[in-house]
Amino acid sequence: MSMYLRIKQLNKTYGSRQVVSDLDLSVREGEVLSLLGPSGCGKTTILRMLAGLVTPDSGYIEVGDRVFFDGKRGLPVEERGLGMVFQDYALWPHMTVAQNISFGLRLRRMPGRQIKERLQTLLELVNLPGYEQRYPYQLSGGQQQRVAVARALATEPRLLLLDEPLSSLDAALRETMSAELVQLFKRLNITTINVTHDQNEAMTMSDRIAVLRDGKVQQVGTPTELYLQPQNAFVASFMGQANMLPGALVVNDNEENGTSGSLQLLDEEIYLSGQISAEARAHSGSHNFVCRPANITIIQELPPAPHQNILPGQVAQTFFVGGRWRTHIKAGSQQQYTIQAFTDQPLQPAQAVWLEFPSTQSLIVPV
Ligand SMILES: Nc1ncnc2c1ncn2[C@@H]1O[C@H](COP(=O)(O)OP(=O)(O)OP(=O)(O)O)[C@@H](O)[C@H]1O
Repeated sequence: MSMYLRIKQLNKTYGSRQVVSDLDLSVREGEVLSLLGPSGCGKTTILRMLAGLVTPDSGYIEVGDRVFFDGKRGLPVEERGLGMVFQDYALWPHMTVAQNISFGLRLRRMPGRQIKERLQTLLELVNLPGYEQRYPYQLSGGQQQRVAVARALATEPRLLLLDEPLSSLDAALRETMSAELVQLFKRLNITTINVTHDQNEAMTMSDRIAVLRDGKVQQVGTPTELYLQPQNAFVASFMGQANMLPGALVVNDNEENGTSGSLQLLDEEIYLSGQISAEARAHSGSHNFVCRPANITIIQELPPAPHQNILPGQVAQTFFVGGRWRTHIKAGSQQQYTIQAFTDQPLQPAQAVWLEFPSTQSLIVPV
């Protein structure tokens, strides 16, 4: 499928600090792509370069058949035809919902009757018919966000830029809103770039996610790809909870071309085996053994030898998390690792247990 948005070798520095490094990214028409990463990793800067609010140092941006930035010059913001919902781009408090949404249409001198029609369509799209005459202070946080989305969609942009649009909402509302928004974007087939530091939001909203760290893309993929096949420890820990055990990769001759490998735990005589990618195998630095809490089995009585992928431990703490207990276990000969796993029943603090890491659901990734 052809790509609608293409970013090539984009760079931006502030002073001596490289905020975005050699960014390559392609987005298909109608796709929702999230930029996910910790605070300061450059997400907003990328979005602002797309919007034309920040000039890149170098690189290339193309949207549809239009060049937004050619390495030197950029298309002015108003000619990019974008819809934007930014954190610091709130509704105008002195304007009604109708005035907020239709502002851009008035600027374009659309005839009044057409504006009215468009307004009704937009209010229906965001599920707010009948709210025309309200002022922002008379709306809930979620309703305000929906008005902001309607305002961004008013001029029928083909590319929508969202910068943490749901960050001011509480967790429950954020989940409903993100599900609603993604339905809407799919219905309109609008290409969307969404900036977030919230992994859950990125997972519910996105077709694909680009995980960023220090201005560099770590991995781009669907939520399931990133969760099941993270390329490194950073992506693994950023996409859902993950237990990480550091160690040294051991490659046996007969495994050299296989998909599984084993890792010798740091300061231990214990070897754990898991899935490993060819790139991870080629990595010469240190590795982590990764296993998600839900994939670990806690054994209360030591099964007969041989013990494969089993680590002894001692229960530290248990927390009831609704339906099951999240259990923290100190593991390793010095009990130096804290492992999280789930149990159906509460275990006793200080109780001896054994942790089993199924090798098909464990990974070995570069640190
Ligand atoms: N105008 C500016 N001048 C100097 N430094 C800047 C400027 N804008 C951003 N930065 C720096 O660039 C880095 C990346 O900022 P950016 O806002 O893109 O990060 P972010 O990933 O969006 O973070 P957050 O999630 O906190 O918004 C930060 O270290 C920030 O301090």
